[in-house]
Amino acid sequence: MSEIMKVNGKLNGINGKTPFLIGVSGGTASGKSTVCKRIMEKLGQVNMDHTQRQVVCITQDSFYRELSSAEILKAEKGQFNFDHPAAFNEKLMEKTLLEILAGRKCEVPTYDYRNHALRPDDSIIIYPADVVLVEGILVFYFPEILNLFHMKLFVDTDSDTRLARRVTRDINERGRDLDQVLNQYINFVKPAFEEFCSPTKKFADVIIPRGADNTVAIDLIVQHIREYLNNCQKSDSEKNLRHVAVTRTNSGEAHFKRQH
Ligand SMILES: Nc1ncnc2c1ncn2[C@@H]1O[C@H](COP(=O)(O)OP(=O)(O)O)[C@@H](O)[C@H]1O
Ligand SMILES: Nc1ccn([C@@H]2O[C@H](COP(=O)(O)O)[C@@H](O)[C@H]2O)c(=O)n1
Repeated sequence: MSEIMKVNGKLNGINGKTPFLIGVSGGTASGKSTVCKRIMEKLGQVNMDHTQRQVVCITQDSFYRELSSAEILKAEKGQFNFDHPAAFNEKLMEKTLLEILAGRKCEVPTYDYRNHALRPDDSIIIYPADVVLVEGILVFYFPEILNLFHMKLFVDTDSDTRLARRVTRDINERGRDLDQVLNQYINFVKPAFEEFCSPTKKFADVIIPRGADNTVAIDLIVQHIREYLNNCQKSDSEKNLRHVAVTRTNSGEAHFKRQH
C-alpha cells in the first residue's frame, strides 16, 4: 500500500480513487443532514447499493471521543459539553478522511445519542466513492481537517428555528426531556456555537441560508457535483480504453501503442 502524504495540507502521490471531499458545517439542527440527504436524493444515490454509490455521506458525530463513566453521568444530566472541540477525536477523524482520500474502504462507527457512545458493532462501511460529504458542527474548526476539503458549505439557519427543531428532535429521537434540552442549549450549545462554530463560516465557499428550504442553492451545488461526476466517468472510460490497448499489446495479439 502506498504511503499517504500531505503537501500544503493536500494529498500527494496517492493511488486509487481520490474523491472530491465536501465539508458541510452549520449550527446544531441547521439542516446539515437534511441538505446532504437532498443532495444524495437529487443525484439518485439514496436507493442504491452502498458498494455502487458515487456519492457518500459521513458525519462528524462518528468521531465523538469515548467518555469516562464520570463524564457519562454528567452527559445524562445534560451537563457535558458536546459542542466543545475537546469532545471530538479529531486525530481519528483526520486519519479516516486521509484513508478515504486515498481511495481506501473504511469503517465508521455510528453514534448512539441516547447512551452518549459510539456503536462500533453498528459501523458503516464507506466504499471508495467519487464524492464524499462530511457534515458536522465543527468540521471547519480543526485546520488539519479544514484543509482536506475541496469544497466547503455552511448551512445558515436562524437560531430560533434551530432551537425549535432541536427541542423536537432531541425529545422524539434522542431520548431527552425538555429541561435537559434547554439547559444543555443555554449552558453549552449556544455559547459553543458562538465561540467555535459560527466563526468558521468565513471558511465556507458557499453559504446556504435556510438550509434544505433553499432549493436554488441545493440545485446549484447538485449541478456542480453532477458535472464533476460526469468528468469522473469520462476519465474512467478513457482509462479503460488505455488499459485495453496496453493489455492487447502485451498479449502480442494486437499492436496498439501505449497511450498516455
Ligand atoms: N427545511 C426544514 N424544514 C423543516 N424541518 C427541517 C428542515 N430541515 C431540517 N428539519 C428538521 O430539523 C431537525 C434537524 O435537521 P438536521 O438536518 O438533522 O440538522 P443537523 O444535521 O444540522 O443537526 C430534523 O428533525 C429535521 O427533520
Ligand atoms: N451525546 C451527545 C452527542 C451530541 N449531542 C449534540 O449533538 C449536536 C450535534 O449534532 P447535530 O446533528 O445537531 O449537528 C451537538 O450540538 C451536541 O450538543 C448531544 O446532545 N449528545
